Amino acid sequence: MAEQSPFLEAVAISKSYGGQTSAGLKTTTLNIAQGKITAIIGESGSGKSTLLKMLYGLLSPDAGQIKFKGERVWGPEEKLIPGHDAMKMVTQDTDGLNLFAKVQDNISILLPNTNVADKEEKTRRVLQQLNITRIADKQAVYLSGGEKQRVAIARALVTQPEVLLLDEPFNQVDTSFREGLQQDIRQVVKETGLTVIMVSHDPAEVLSMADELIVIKDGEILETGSPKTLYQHPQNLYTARLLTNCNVLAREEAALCNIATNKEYVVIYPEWARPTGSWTHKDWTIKQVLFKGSHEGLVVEKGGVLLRLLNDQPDKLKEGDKVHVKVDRYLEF
Ligand SMILES: Nc1ncnc2c1ncn2[C@@H]1O[C@H](COP(=O)(O)OP(=O)(O)OP(=O)(O)O)[C@@H](O)[C@H]1O
Repeated sequence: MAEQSPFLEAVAISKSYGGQTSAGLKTTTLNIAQGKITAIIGESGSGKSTLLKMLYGLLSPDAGQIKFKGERVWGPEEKLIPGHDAMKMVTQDTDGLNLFAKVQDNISILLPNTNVADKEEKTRRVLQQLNITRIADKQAVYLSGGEKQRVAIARALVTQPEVLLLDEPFNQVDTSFREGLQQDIRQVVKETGLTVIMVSHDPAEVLSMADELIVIKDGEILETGSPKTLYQHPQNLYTARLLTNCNVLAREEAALCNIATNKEYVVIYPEWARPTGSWTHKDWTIKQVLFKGSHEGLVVEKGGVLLRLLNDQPDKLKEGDKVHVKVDRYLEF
């Protein structure tokens, strides 16, 4: 039996801007899994958007090829309307909306008039999927930022693309709205088999939304894996820092936590260490107690070293208290 082509792949692609060898993307090969959410994460300027634009065909690689189901994805100079027809991209920018048209018309206008019943049905379905049926008759000018973002995604999905590319589209949206939208997109992926590739700066977002992460540093893929694997067992300090606000201690600072290492750094996630007030040897001082709702954030200090911890038994400790700190787990780099 003939081997099936990968769904979407980058084969040894690279891109440099204006002859600068440092900016852009170094030689990269990767596969994007069909029907999954893949998140590209990395520091600002690491090359995330460059990769996303090349996957979509908005930017041509200097070398190598992007292939969608075995066929080369054409670059912007080769197509009248840049971007692969089976893909749609949504950014923070919702400028494509006609502010004076109703939400449903903003969506249905993207479908051909050849089959009116089909057009209505597809519009109805996408309004439902994005939870915006109740604002279908509202003029876009009256929408909140979050609603506009939902409409932008509905517009991208109504033509039933196989791939949805999201370049930080939730940035302008507040946290509660954001979580709802993330859940709805996950549901669409589950129901329709849509493939999503997203770029995000928000660790909580990529951890809860993505099936697969691609970590980019200085234009190179550093590591890939599931959110759980990369969170629990990152191979690089860079990855740990992207995914969590962790404590990074130099070797001599780690010794203060009774950790002996021959590596350069020790990383302790806040949830991996806890105060134990009952111990006799209380050598850490609580510097700050931060109310976080269901739990408390603590900042403790010893010998000039500060550690951030999570305390799931709030209201027991106060600033100035002495505690013993028990470190359950740490990583070495
Ligand atoms: N059109 C361009 N001309 C010149 N340099 C560019 C261009 N686009 C991007 N770059 C440079 O290429 C590098 C990667 O940019 P890219 O936008 O892909 O990074 P990013 O990881 O998406 O960053 P951010 O998170 O800040 O959006 C950066 O150094 C950027 O300044």
